[in-house]
Amino acid sequence: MSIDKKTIGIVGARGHTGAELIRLIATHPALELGFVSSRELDGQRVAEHVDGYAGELRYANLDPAAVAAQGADVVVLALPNGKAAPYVEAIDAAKPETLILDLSADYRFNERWYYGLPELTRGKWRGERRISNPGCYATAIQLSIAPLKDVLAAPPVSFGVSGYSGAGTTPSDKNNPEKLRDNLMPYSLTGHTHEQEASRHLGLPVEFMPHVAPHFRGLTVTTNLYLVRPMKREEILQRFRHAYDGEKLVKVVDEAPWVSQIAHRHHAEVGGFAVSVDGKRVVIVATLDNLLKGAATQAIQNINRAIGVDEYTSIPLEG
Ligand SMILES: NC(=O)C1=CN([C@@H]2O[C@H](COP(=O)(O)OP(=O)(O)OC[C@H]3O[C@@H](n4cnc5c(N)ncnc54)[C@H](OP(=O)(O)O)[C@@H]3O)[C@@H](O)[C@H]2O)C=CC1
Ligand SMILES: CC(=O)N[C@@H](CCC(=O)OP(=O)(O)O)C(=O)O
Repeated sequence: MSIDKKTIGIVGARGHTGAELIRLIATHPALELGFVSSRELDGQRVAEHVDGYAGELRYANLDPAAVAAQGADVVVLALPNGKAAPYVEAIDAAKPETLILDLSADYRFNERWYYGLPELTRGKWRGERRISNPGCYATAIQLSIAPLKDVLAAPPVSFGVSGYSGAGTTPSDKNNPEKLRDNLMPYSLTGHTHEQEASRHLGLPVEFMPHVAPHFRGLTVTTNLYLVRPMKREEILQRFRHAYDGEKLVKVVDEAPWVSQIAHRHHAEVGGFAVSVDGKRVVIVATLDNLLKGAATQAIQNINRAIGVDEYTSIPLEG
């Protein structure tokens, strides 16, 4: 029996996350890539830029009206922050039933959009056709804190270190390999969007200090949590094992995970669980590939659920 495929288009397909999405869609049994938009690569064959894609599709430079005119069933917006609204408005006007998934921060604070971090918000989806995909650090922060929300004595403090693919392709100090060589670059040390995002969706204040490092992909978030009562490591570990029991894309591990081992993999790892002598402080370490569980893989999880197929369709799973 052949599956009735949905057409999907990507706006901002030249970028790092766009390329990962193209790879995941190429092997998807229920999605067919209808268009990929890029101004810079207009007219060029996708197969020349993305390994893992062998079709004939070419990039096209599509403005919001042209994107809406494609009439795709699903549209992914993979644009820099602040650019999504004209595309959403054009699709709202032309074909409002379109499933729109936005990878940027633009709708993460909008009540009308479903915030899709499946392991934590799956139960809140009410059939929305507008999905906001979480930020990469914000995903790691929330996965590290959620199972201990009810026993926190103070705002958690998260120290983040990302590979420079997190800074996108628009040239800046944060994706300049020369400036990053032998370096660790702190930035947005208070008030980063992901600090606000994680605080809002966890429902408690989080303090976050991001840094960018010379590696290309993968991030580490190390979180310090003060507890209202002394807890044993085993009790904390049990909470995490219970919270993520059966989750295929969140692995609870004993040791603190290493970022070098998470690149190109689709899941997040949460581990460490170093408890202080008095039992009232625990440090938790999370890693994920910012382009996968931090972006494209999470987007595919959300799209799969919204089109009614198994959440993990086309996502390579490890044992
Ligand atoms: N990189 C990451 O780790 C993560 C990224 N995100 C979010 O996903 C989104 C995409 O990120 P990423 O792939 O890294 O970004 P990139 O900078 O790599 O790509 C941005 C894309 O947008 C297009 N673009 C840029 N400016 C405009 C514009 N003014 N109008 C139309 N198109 C434009 C570019 O193509 P062209 O210039 O050819 O048109 C390019 O395809 C961002 O919002 C980012 O915050 C979320 C989680 C993780
Ligand atoms: C290293 C680096 O610059 N990382 C990006 C975060 C990744 C990202 O793209 O997040 P949003 O989707 O919320 O924009 C940053 O700090 O802005």
